[in-house]
Amino acid sequence: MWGTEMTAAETTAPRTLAEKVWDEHVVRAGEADASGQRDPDLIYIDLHLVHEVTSPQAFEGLRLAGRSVRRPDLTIATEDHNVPTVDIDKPIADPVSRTQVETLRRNCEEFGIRLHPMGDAEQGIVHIIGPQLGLTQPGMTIVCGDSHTSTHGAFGAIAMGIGTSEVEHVLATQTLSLRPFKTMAITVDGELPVGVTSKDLILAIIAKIGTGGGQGHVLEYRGSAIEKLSMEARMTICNMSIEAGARAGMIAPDQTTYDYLRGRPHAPSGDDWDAAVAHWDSLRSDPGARYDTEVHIDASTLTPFVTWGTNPGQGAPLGDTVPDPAKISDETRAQAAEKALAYMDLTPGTPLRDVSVDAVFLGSCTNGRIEDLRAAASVLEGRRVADGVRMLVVPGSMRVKKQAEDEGLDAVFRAAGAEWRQAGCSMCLGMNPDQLAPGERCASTSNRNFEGRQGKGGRTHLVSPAVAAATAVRGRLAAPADLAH
Ligand SMILES: CC(C)[C@H](C(=O)O)[C@@H](O)C(=O)O
Ligand code: SF4
Repeated sequence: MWGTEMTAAETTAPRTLAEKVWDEHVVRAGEADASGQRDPDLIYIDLHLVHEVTSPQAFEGLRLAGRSVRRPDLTIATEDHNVPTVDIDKPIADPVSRTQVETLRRNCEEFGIRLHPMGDAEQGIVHIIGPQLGLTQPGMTIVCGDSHTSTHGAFGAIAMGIGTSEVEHVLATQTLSLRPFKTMAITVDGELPVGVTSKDLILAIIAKIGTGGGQGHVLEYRGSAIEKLSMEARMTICNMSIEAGARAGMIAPDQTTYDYLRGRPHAPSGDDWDAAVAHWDSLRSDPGARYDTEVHIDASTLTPFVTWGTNPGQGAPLGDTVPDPAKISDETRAQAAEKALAYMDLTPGTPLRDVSVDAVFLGSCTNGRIEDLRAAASVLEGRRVADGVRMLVVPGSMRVKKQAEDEGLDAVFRAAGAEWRQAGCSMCLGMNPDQLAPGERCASTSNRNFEGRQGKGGRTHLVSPAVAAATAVRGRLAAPADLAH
C-alpha cells in the first residue's frame, strides 16, 4: 500500500509507478491515529529546481533562521520568468524584474547554489534545462516552486510544484512533508492521426476530465499511443497535468527515456548507467495495480485541438464552431463559457477556423523544445507569416537555441518574417517585456489561457506548434493541412 510501513506480503502487492517511487523516498512514514487518519509522510527530495519568482522569501527565511542549504549539490537555479528575450547584454529595464534576477544571483552566491544566468549556455526555462542536462531522471522526486514541475514526470519521476514556504523547507532539509496522492490512469490507445500531436492530446484530455478532474491525483499516462511518443512529446503532456488540477503527471520510463538520457551531462555513465537502467526497468505499474480513477482515450478519434475560452479545459477540435453557452446544460459551465466568450470577444457558432489572430507565440516549457521548433519550421519553410501578424519564436533554452541555429531553423523563421529570440518564458506570461497589447489575440503554444495571462486584456488560444505555424501563415486559426501547397 501507498507510503505505509509494509509487511513482507504487502511489498509484493501490485503497486502503481507513483506508489513505487513514493515508497522509495519515505524517510519517515506518517503514523495513523486512533481514527485511522494518518500524518503526512516525510519524503526525500532528489532534485530541487529554483527560479527567480518563487525563491526570494525562501532564501530570506533561511537567512533569518541562520540556516544553510542542506544539499546545494541537489539544487540548481536558472533565470527564466523575468528575463527579456532581446538585448540581454543590457541591464533589465523593468525594476521589478531586475530586482528579482539580482536577488536570485545574490542568493545563489551566498548559499552556494549553481545558477545559469541570462546569456549562459545552459540558461533556459527551468523545466527545459533539467531534462536537457540529464538532471531529471526516472524514479526521482523533483520539486520546484513552479506549478509546471509536472513536466519532469515524463521521465517516470514524481515531480511537483510547491509553494514558497515548502521551497524553504526543501532548501533547509532536502525533505518535504506530504500526504499520499490519489492515482489516476489515463490510458491512451490507438494511433494519433497524422498532424495530431501530444499538445492536441493533452488539450483533449483536459477538455474531457475538466480543469478540476485531476484534483488530488497523480496522473499516469499509459497505453500504446503514449509509448510511441518522443520524450519531448511526453513532456508536453506531463507539463499540462497541472491544468487538469492534478498534483503531478507521470509516464513510465522505457527505451525512449533511456535513449534520451544516455550521454547527457548528469546522466549516469559506465557501470552506473547499467545499474540505473536495471532499476529504472522496475519502475512500471505492476499488472493488477489499482488506481483510484481510470480514464480511457482512443487516440485515433482526435484532431487538432484549440482553446476558445479562458481556462485550458475550454477547448474544442479546430473543425468545430465557438460553442453556444445556451446549449451547455451544466449551469456553472454555461456561465463560465459565457464569461469566457465575452472576454475572448467570440460569438457562438463562429467556425474556429474563422478566428483571426494578431500574434503567434511559439515557445514555453510546454512547447519550446527542439522538436517543437522543428515542427513549426517545417510548416513555415517557404511560406510567410501573414501581413499584420507578429510571430515570436522563443527557444526554451539557450541549448535549444543553439541546436536550432545549427540546424538552420532560425533562418527559416526569419525568412518567414518571424522574430527569433533568446531563451526564457517570454510571452507565456506577462512578467517580462514580451506581452500582448489589450485586445490583441494570440495563438500560443503555452499552457494557460487565463484572462490577462499574456498581457493585460490579451486573448489567448492554446494550440500545438504545428497549428501555431499554420495560423501564422493564414492569419486565422488553422492546421497545416489547411494551407495551400
Ligand atoms: C511564476 C510561477 C510561480 C508560475 C507557476 O507556478 O506556474 C508560472 O511559471 C506560471 O506558469 O504561471
Ligand atoms: S514557460 Fe510559462 S508555464 Fe513554463 S515556467 Fe515559464 S511561465 Fe510557467
